[in-house]
Amino acid sequence: MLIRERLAHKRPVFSFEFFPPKTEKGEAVLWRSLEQLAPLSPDFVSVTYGAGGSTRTRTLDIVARIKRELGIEPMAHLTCVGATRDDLARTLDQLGDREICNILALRGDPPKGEAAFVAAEGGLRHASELVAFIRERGPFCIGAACYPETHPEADDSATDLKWLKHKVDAGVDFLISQLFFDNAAFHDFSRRAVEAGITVPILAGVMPVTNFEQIQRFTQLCGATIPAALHQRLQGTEGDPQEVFWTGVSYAAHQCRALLTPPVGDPFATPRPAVPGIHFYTLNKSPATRAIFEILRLAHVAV
Ligand SMILES: NC(=O)C1=CN([C@@H]2O[C@H](COP(=O)(O)OP(=O)(O)OC[C@H]3O[C@@H](n4cnc5c(N)ncnc54)[C@H](O)[C@@H]3O)[C@@H](O)[C@H]2O)C=CC1
Ligand SMILES: Nc1nc(=O)c2c([nH]1)NC[C@@H]1CN(c3ccc(C(=O)N[C@@H](CCC(=O)O)C(=O)O)cc3)CN21
Repeated sequence: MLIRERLAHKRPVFSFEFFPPKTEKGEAVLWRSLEQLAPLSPDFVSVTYGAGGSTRTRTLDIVARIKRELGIEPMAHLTCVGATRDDLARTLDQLGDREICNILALRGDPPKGEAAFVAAEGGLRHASELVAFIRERGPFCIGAACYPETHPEADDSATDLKWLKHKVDAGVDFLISQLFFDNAAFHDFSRRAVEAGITVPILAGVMPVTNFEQIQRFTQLCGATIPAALHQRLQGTEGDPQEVFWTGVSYAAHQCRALLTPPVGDPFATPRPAVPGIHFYTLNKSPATRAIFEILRLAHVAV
């Protein structure tokens, strides 16, 4: 199933993101989480593509096994990091051989310890180049990333949006947003994207906070803001993991409910449509995402 076709017939879509584990224990955790999340019938699940050579074939193996054994539609992430055009062409052949037809095309983060992204010799510089490269090589459905609060390397939000339009025009079928905690930032970005002529669906990227220190580190890196109200609540948990978990879950559930059911009937409110879908960054764990689905179902939000 091509994700763009699912988006044409069913909205909202729901998807879960996983990463290839580095240890055998991590491997067991991933498959247990996948089994526990499968009953929520996600429209697709995605697997990230690590910077290290070893996790690359793992992405391929994991997506193939998800398709074969769980019958869930997978999406493989693919990045330009450390890869020549020949490497990328080979990976695309391998994906084609395994009948994996959905790809998230990314430039990729600089390897750990390096500040800036440097294109590999004979490789690609921007995600837009990867999108065009994939388009030439097969009937893939292509997703790409976007940044409601602007990519940290971009000079300003207008420049970032200009390059996003350029990337979408290279052949992107849908976008997945960087994680965010402020729905207003996402709605504002979606509106600006439409005004810039971007018409593909933009899925909202949501990550339930389960560890305060970790999320502070990551949001600093990726440029997402933690709203004062959430920050205060998390500070109040004083490192109690159960309290952090329920704070993160309630916040994300509330965020999803608002994204899926925009208020109606207020003639003064800026109109904003319901999001076309939500992509959950699971970090290979299942309890938070399962709890959010339970809450949304109890609140009669269609998931
Ligand atoms: N592994 C994952 O699941 C995800 C990873 N990311 C990471 O976020 C980072 C960015 O990746 P992408 O968004 O795919 O990269 P991108 O190439 O679309 O954009 C990266 C930066 O370059 C600028 N840019 C884009 N095209 C340009 C052009 N033609 N000329 C000049 N500047 C241009 C953008 O404004 C942005 O600041 C990476 O570090 C990526 O790995 C983001 C989301 C998900
Ligand atoms: N720039 C960027 N790179 C990414 O790889 C990426 C994004 N953005 N945004 C969307 C998702 C979110 N991703 C994330 C988000 C958080 C952690 C994180 O906090 N990792 C923990 C370790 C997690 C674990 O092993 O349990 C850490 O402490 O860094 C990692 C990847 C991966 N994706």
